[in-house]
Amino acid sequence: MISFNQASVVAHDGATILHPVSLRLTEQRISVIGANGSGKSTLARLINGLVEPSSGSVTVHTGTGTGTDAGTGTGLDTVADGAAVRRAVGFVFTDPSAQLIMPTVIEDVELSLRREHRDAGARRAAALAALDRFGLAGFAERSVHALSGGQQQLLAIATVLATEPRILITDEPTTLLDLRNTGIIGDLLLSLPQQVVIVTHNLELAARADRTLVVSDGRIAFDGEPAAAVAHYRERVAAQ
Ligand SMILES: Nc1ncnc2c1ncn2[C@@H]1O[C@H](COP(=O)(O)OP(=O)(O)OP(=O)(O)O)[C@@H](O)[C@H]1O
Repeated sequence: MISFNQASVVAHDGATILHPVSLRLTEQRISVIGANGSGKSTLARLINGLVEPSSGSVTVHTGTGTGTDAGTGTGLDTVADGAAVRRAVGFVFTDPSAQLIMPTVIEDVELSLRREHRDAGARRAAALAALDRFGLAGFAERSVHALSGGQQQLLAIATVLATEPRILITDEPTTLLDLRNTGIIGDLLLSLPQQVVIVTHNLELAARADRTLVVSDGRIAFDGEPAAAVAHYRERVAAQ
């Protein structure tokens, strides 16, 4: 579960990027839609502490009983428990090249597993298993740059999921993908056991979530059933 408690984000120049928002996100699959620059990425980045709230707080409830969550049931605070939150909440960026930095595919997965597996042999075995799960084991020794866009996005998701986060946040995961890979990545994200937050301009994908937030001018303009949220967003755009 993810809680926004009157969380706001104000830029250095004093401009409000996100007005105070309170939300309890308990559904397994949440989509976030809205215009360019409306504040979707900022909302998503608050969840794993990539952006810190200027006021209020954001907490994630992992059920693991660590950090401030221990005994209190109040959840991990994205600022006070930053390290634990980043372990619990995986983040996949739009552009896989932003997070795939090692020479080969397997080395990228191994890098993300460095905390989980100190032993090199165990780390390699776990990395291979993670690649295998996504049909990428055959690419293990390849350069990341020799993968297609869809394969790179799959790999980016695989490297994050290898660490078994409790929550996965994806910021426009299908933007760079063709129709087929959009379908593959969408099906994958929607079938994960984790709680998943998908920021997307793909309204078909957004409509397959359990709950959809429409962000507009730094506020939640609609929060509810996905088909109704998409209709609300379309009406909003048509009215402009
Ligand atoms: N660090 C920052 N300092 C100043 N302004 C910022 C900062 N980060 C984001 N903004 C501004 O806040 C607004 C919201 O940005 P955000 O990236 O959250 O939008 P978005 O809805 O994800 O947009 P897109 O769909 O284009 O990715 C934009 O106007 C952006 O320029």
